[in-house]
Amino acid sequence: MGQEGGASGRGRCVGRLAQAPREEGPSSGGQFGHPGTVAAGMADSAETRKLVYLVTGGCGFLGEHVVRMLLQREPRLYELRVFDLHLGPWLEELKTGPVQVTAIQGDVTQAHEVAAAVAGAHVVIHTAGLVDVFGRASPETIYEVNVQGTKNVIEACVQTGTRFLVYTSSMEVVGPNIKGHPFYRGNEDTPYEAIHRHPYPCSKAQAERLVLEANGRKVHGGLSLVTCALRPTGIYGEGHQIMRDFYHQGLRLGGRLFRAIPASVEHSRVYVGNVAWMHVLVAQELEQRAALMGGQVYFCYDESPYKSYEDFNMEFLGPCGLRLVDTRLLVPYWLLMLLATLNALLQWLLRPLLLYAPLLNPYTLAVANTTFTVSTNKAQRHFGYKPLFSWEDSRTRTIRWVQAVEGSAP
Ligand SMILES: NC(=O)c1ccc[n+]([C@@H]2O[C@H](COP(=O)([O-])OP(=O)(O)OC[C@H]3O[C@@H](n4cnc5c(N)ncnc54)[C@H](O)[C@@H]3O)[C@@H](O)[C@H]2O)c1
Ligand SMILES: CC(C)CCC[C@@H](C)[C@H]1CC[C@H]2[C@@H]3[C@H](O)C=C4C[C@@H](O)CC[C@]4(C)[C@H]3CC[C@]12C
Repeated sequence: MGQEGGASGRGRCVGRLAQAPREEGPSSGGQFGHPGTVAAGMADSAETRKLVYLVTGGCGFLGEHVVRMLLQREPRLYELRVFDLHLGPWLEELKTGPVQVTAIQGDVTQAHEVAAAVAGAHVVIHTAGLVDVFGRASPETIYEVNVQGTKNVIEACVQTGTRFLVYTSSMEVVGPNIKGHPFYRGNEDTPYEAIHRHPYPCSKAQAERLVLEANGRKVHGGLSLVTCALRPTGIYGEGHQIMRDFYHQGLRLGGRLFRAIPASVEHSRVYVGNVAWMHVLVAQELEQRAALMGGQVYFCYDESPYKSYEDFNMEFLGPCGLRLVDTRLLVPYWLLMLLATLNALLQWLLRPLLLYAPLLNPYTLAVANTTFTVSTNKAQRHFGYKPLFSWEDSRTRTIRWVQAVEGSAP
């Protein structure tokens, strides 16, 4: 797909018709089992443990689930390197198992730190990024981390001979676009005018393009780099900070949240455990299916229902005691836009003094108010992906997490 932004990422990201590379190779269904089970079927013995993985952003919301999923589902793992700006204390508990877990405190914007972490790795799963649509970081910083950081990862793979790179992209590479066009039950090949102006989607689109274009480059040693990009929609699950923010907001408002978005505006959401599983499965299959998977993008999906962002959150916050009050008649969209604009103005005025970054701003309101739903099975056709966690299981796990972290368990 085409996305050109200004060199700094500040420029307007002008897109073309967003289409993923046309699918190549045979699309086949039943011949794939859960390829992960093939690896899992191997005897868990020392001689099978020979792979070195690096997970950048491994202490983040998604990254931690990827780290834990690798330890559970990749029996060939010899060393797991967890690279992050901020290392989590929970990493210590992982160091008692058969896999060598190496915590690396580092910055993806520093090429030498990335090269040192990548050297000797067989696979890199690059999740590190600044997920900022609230104005917390400057456009320059978002570009530095998300684009330059990704360039550093790619170049480190080329220089050190690492052949397999899985990149965590985002649905926002596609949309919603600045015109508010809905993306309704779309897939990786659905034509859509991907035009962005916000630094975050611009940076993700530029980084994804760099990763896909790097597919096939010769790495040190003469073999080819094999890359692919995964596009999660809104991820939810244990560790989702925004869900926690909504819960706290509801508690402050006497157990109520006020609907701002019509229930008819549907979003695709995906459980973090299934996103982690897709990352692990892609990494396991990328070598055998390089011709089919190399340079491809895959939406992350599971059985989570299509709902408005607020209604979906209530699947978890309702059982935790909150209720959603329909105030759309009281708070028309124009008033919401005014409030969002005032928030953006306040953020700008207060920036020299303090960081004011509320959930509601013109960008988040526009995204929340635009239907974006995905319907695809490309990941299943290409590498046998099936969700590891059902909707019921994903919902129960998320509810338990909200209840546990907020002490609201019955
Ligand atoms: N959360 C979602 O709904 C969602 C949806 C689609 C895609 N994604 C993508 O998934 C990835 C992970 O997102 P997340 O929600 O887990 O965010 P997160 O902020 O929880 O995790 C990002 C991790 O990257 C690390 N990081 C940030 N800057 C770094 C730097 N300069 N050097 C090294 N590490 C750095 C952070 O410390 C953090 O641990 C991101 O690339 C994001 O764009 C997230
Ligand atoms: C009316 C407002 C208060 C509603 C606010 C909701 C808002 C914070 C939510 C709505 C949609 C959410 C984004 C969407 O799930 C997809 C992504 C892409 C992913 O790469 C990063 C997170 C992000 C931007 C979600 C952020 C929170 C949003 C904007």
